[in-house]
Amino acid sequence: MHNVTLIESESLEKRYGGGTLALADLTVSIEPGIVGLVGANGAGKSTLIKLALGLIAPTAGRIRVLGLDPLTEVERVRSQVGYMPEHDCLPPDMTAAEFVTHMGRMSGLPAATARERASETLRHVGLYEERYRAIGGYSTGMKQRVKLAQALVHDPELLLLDEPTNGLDPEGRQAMLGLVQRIGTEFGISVVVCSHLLGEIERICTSLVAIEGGRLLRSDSLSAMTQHKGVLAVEVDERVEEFVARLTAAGLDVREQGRELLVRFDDEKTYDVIRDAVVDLDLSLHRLEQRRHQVADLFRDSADRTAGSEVGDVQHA
Ligand SMILES: Nc1ncnc2c1ncn2[C@@H]1O[C@H](COP(=O)(O)OP(=O)(O)OP(=O)(O)O)[C@@H](O)[C@H]1O
Repeated sequence: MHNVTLIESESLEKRYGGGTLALADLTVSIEPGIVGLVGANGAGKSTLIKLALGLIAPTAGRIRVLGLDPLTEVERVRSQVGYMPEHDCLPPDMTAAEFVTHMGRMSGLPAATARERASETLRHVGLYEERYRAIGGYSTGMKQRVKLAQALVHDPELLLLDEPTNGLDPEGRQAMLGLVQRIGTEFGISVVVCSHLLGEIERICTSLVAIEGGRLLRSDSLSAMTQHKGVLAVEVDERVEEFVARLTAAGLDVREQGRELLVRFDDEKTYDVIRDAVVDLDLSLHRLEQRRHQVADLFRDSADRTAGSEVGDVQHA
């Protein structure tokens, strides 16, 4: 993989004709790897991808993809970036081989090379045997694979995938995620993959970028996100508010989740503070256990700190 920043934006804003502010003041730098772009439906993921491709123009700020300006360096962006759109855009009467060859030609490949690359790419996505059948007769899973193949045909440096597991059953989702992971690791192509399913996507990503309401919530590598020691799940049976106030006053980071309190665990002193509070308030402690820090918790933490925003709509697979 190359070391150039995949997508870089500065105070990026996109307001659509009807007045919807889809992205607001978004400054982010997405480094090479397999990057999950996560956020609830309507968060602005597709808008960011379309801006990166130059399909739409920002209303303020700037964006670069692989260091290129998508609005003025159109040809170079088209030859170096592959795009798999979210919705079905396939011609039902064409065969997969014809369509993928055509898309290769559109990205600048000579005819013979486009044909060869189309066969090769359809083999990679597991459609080699079926490549001379009309796409209209394909299952949803096969159509998703054709969309992936057309994005790969010109051997791009960067692949932008918009919800690639949409419409697939659990088995199909796993297969598609496996393919995406292989593209990133074996072919050395950087991938930015949009998803509203954080739990699903975090398994294959090297870093995550979370957006909510068009704003950046968090952007970090997976390893940095899971570096924290974890969280303690604590449960007491009464005077919960008093208990929370006491822990918070002692400097602990406490979040209520149903009957449980999730306390950020930094060092052994965290245990002491909890035990002292339990004794002083004469509470009975139902539970005190350490949990692995889940990526979803970290996003919720960020959301809590970002006034007025919630990442609660991001679903966990
Ligand atoms: N062409 C458009 N005209 C007007 N509003 C739009 C347009 N495209 C998107 N929007 C609005 O902009 C906001 C962001 O949409 P976007 O499609 O970028 O979100 P998303 O995170 O990709 O969600 P989804 O997965 O549902 O597409 C939404 O409120 C959406 O309704």
